[in-house]
Amino acid sequence: MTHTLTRPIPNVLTIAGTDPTGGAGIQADLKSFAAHRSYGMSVVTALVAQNTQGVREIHLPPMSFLSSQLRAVSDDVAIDAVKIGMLGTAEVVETVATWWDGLDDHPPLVLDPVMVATSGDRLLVAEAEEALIGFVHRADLITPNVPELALLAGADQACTAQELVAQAEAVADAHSVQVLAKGGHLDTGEEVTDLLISPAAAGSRAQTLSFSSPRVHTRNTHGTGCSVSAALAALRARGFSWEAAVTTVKEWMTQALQGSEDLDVGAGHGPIQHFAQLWV
Ligand SMILES: Nc1ncnc2c1ncn2[C@@H]1O[C@H](COP(=O)(O)OP(=O)(O)O)[C@@H](O)[C@H]1O
Ligand SMILES: Cc1ncc(COP(=O)(O)O)c(N)n1
Repeated sequence: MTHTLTRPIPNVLTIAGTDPTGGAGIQADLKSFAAHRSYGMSVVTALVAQNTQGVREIHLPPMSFLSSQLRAVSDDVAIDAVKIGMLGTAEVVETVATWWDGLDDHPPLVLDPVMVATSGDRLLVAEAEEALIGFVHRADLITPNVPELALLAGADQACTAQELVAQAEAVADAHSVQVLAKGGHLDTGEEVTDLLISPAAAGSRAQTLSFSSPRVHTRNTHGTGCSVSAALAALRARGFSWEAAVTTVKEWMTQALQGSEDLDVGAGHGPIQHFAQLWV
């Protein structure tokens, strides 16, 4: 069944892991939802002892409790969009898939295929990669960064925008999903370019839209990917097209990265300032 929004303020759910320093995961997603005029809800897939410098420990809830959290939300609240972040293990992927497949109404789903944190620590065990790939067809939009896209495409990491497009087209077609290939990790000089690729329709090639913004010179990139995917889910719930949502989110992210210099959080990769545009 297709989803229709009937509320002035949409209900948006994140299913993700935590960051006690507030920069990534669930905590970042809730700030991002709020910054994009939506009501944020959260289901925790994993408790992560991490900070701006790295990941120390990961604790998974029992899968029955994860299901219970998911059902507690969907039994009571009409959900207008879902963002999925860190899934961690194949068991978690399967538990979320079972819940999702059992829903009567499927709201727009943004999947951020989280695999490795900015610090370089793994957030998805290697044995769960196949399970995550098997989940992708459920999403409307996926938001891989360069290494995540390479893994989904079964290829080496892209070094150029052309290679990124080729990989994103292959993944979009294989899973019938829109792909926002994020270019933050590509060496593209003073601009950062993200590419939105739609799967090929019958008889026509995949469509590619390019979104460039000025590169912000900062170390504070912890949680950028989480925040972008959450923002896209919120805007989609509000009725934006993917193209309009990506345009809006790129502009917001530039300000959030610039505004991060006003924060003083940790000694590693600090968080972004989600509310840079609201605090005048
Ligand atoms: N230094 C930067 N300046 C401006 N935008 C950036 C910068 N780094 C990342 N972004 C943007 O932030 C988002 C996250 O990008 P990326 O770093 O590629 O993903 P991830 O955080 O998942 O590794 C993308 O929309 C990207 O364009
Ligand atoms: C719980 C959780 N989820 C995702 C990330 C990735 O964050 P980044 O956007 O920095 O890659 C993270 N560090 N922690």
